[in-house]
Amino acid sequence: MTEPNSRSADQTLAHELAIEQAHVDKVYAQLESAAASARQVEAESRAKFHTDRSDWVREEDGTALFERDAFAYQAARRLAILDAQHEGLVFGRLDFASDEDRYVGRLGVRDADYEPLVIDWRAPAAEPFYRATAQDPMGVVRRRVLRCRDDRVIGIEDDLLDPDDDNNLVVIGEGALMAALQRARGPQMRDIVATIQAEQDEAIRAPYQGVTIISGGPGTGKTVVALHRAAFLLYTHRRRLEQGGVLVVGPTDVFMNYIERVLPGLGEDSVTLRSVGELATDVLGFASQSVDDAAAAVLKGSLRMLQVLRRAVNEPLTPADLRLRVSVKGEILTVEASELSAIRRDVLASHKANRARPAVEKSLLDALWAKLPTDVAAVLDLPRDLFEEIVTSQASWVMFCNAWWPALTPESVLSRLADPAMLHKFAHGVLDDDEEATLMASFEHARGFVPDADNRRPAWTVGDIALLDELEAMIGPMPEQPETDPTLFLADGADVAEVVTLADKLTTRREVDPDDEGVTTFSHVLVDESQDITPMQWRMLRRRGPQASWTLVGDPAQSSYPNTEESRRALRDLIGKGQSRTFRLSTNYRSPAEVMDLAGRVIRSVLPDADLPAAVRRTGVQPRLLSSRPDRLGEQLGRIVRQLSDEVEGSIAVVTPPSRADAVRALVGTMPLPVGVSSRLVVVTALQAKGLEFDAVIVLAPDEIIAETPGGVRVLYVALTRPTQRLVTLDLTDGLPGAWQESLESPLSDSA
Ligand SMILES: Nc1ncnc2c1ncn2[C@@H]1O[C@H](COP(=O)(O)OP(=O)(O)OP(=O)(O)O)[C@@H](O)[C@H]1O
Repeated sequence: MTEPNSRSADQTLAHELAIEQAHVDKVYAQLESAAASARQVEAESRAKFHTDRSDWVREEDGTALFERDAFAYQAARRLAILDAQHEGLVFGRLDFASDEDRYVGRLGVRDADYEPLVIDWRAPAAEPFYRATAQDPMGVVRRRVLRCRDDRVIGIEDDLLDPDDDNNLVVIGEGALMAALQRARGPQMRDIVATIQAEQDEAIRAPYQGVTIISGGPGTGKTVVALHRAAFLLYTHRRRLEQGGVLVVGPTDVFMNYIERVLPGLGEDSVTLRSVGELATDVLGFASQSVDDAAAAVLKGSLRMLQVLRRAVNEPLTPADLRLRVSVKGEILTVEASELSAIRRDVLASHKANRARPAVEKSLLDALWAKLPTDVAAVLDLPRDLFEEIVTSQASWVMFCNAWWPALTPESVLSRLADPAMLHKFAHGVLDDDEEATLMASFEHARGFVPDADNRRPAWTVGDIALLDELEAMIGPMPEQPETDPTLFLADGADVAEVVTLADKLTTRREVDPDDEGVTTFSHVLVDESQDITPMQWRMLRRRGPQASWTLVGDPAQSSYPNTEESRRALRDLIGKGQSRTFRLSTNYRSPAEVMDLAGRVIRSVLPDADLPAAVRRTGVQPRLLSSRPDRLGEQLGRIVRQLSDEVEGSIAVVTPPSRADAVRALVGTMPLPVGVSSRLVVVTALQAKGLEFDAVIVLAPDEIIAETPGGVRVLYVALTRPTQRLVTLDLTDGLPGAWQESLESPLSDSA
């Protein structure tokens, strides 16, 4: 630290704080007056606009006023969005060798002469704040991070980029990054706008077009970088992206809640956040957060389901021997079951089921017309249009069409898979017996499903949502006015009451745009934890961004989906031949080296080439590996939580195998804990812990996490890499180490 000799360190700091405070005051004053003038201009032009609507010259006046003050107006708008909890509107200052200084902040502010007081962090002029290094200082001699509370500057951290510079710059603090990383974690993620690192900045500012892939191990900032990228893209391509929409997709609703404050903290409120289970709400009208067991989740994610679904759509709801019979002027005309099958095949080859009713009726009428003997037609002198009128006005025709070609919903089709005989037929040659049994068990909740007026529905899982969305795309939206004639058609004595009821009782009707089939699409889609997107989910995602550019963020070593080859293929399809670029983030900002070392050994035992990031700090405390008898779990867990609550200031998580989550929640609810600890304590399953972080983490029953989750060891790796300070593992193996600890013998060739 360099200090002018005549001043103490405290005086130097006070002096520098006063300088920065003066600038920050100026920014707030200017912003206030800009906001007031924006409000006034808006009110004035609105008044003009209202009093004389037909006067086009006046109207242009109004627009010009808006344009002139657009900057103030935008600044006022973004200020209103900025989260109240943000840590300072102005957070950085650059001093250049050329004597220029430049302030960087969450939004751009200009003074009355239009000179910049603060530059938006996303503007090209702010780039050196993140990119300048001692090797390539980009003309910068000092980078200063200002720490603010509301509008008060309370701290300064400096970075001298050119130690030989003779500007006698004062240098204060020991680095903003370390200060930021040491802070206790709360329930929600914060932005990192003041401390973005150079390799992260490159990924944030990468071009908009094509596919941008951001990879890196746990804690390297992939999520937070993706969110800053969303804000950057909106700033740089505002018109296109505000109109076309930006979608951020993450694994669970818990995760979406965790990240939801980051974008408002950056002054952006126009991004849509959705968990994978919420992606098809636009067409289905509902979402899911519940998950299947490992085996079912894998099956439902596989592209093999496409054929099973296609067969379920194509299978008629009526008995196989059903025939169509009508009487025309005393002639009985019959279309046989085999002919009906051919018609069904032909129509479905070129139409979606819910769109095909007119084509179906035309083909049936063609078939009936062809059955009319020519001599009879001649005698009757029956033109085609009159023939059609006679046929279509018969009750048996209407009943037949309603039964044979009812309007379908994705739910009614998918619940057919809950019928063992049906599933067996649809899965023939696609799934083996075990897979069929797995799928059967997972759909048991949907057996006998009939939509009712209360909109009760089966307990669909996140895996089912992609299947339902696929079905919606296959069958098309419900026709606007579906046939609702409840009359039953009894073919040759067969009772089809149930199926007709199923078709006719459908109550869920949505307004759909026939062009886009009700799907909400986006211009840019950012997918976090993209390694977990199953091939079926990729298809669901692509329907939300048929023309989109993409940012895909992930780490294969943390994947829950075991069929990595199928996933890779789905991703290759997405990228196609278009532009793509990859960024690798190499530093773990979350977990201490001691934790990363342990987690690294675990993952390398199954994935020798897992990308292990280097941890940026050490705590000097090794993870504690404990074991308990299952019947002493409550007692043991209580003791560990109490100890951790003394050791860390912020959040504590118990990460459990799925089967134990409810029991552990109940246990924790009755645990005697010191005041204030229960609000810092959460219980999450290993899958729910994806993407989250906590100051202290207790990983419960690691062997069970491996056994119960689709990704096995990779999911345990996720759990082990959640803490920012302390890690405790608790085996429930009667005081012995769990089997997972054998992996700790693995060499860690690439030190973490
Ligand atoms: N440049 C930075 N400055 C300050 N904190 C940072 C920086 N980069 C990352 N972090 C912090 O590191 C932690 C991990 O970031 P993040 O959750 O985005 O990582 P990730 O790569 O998505 O992790 P995972 O794959 O394990 O879910 C967060 O607390 C984040 O705020």
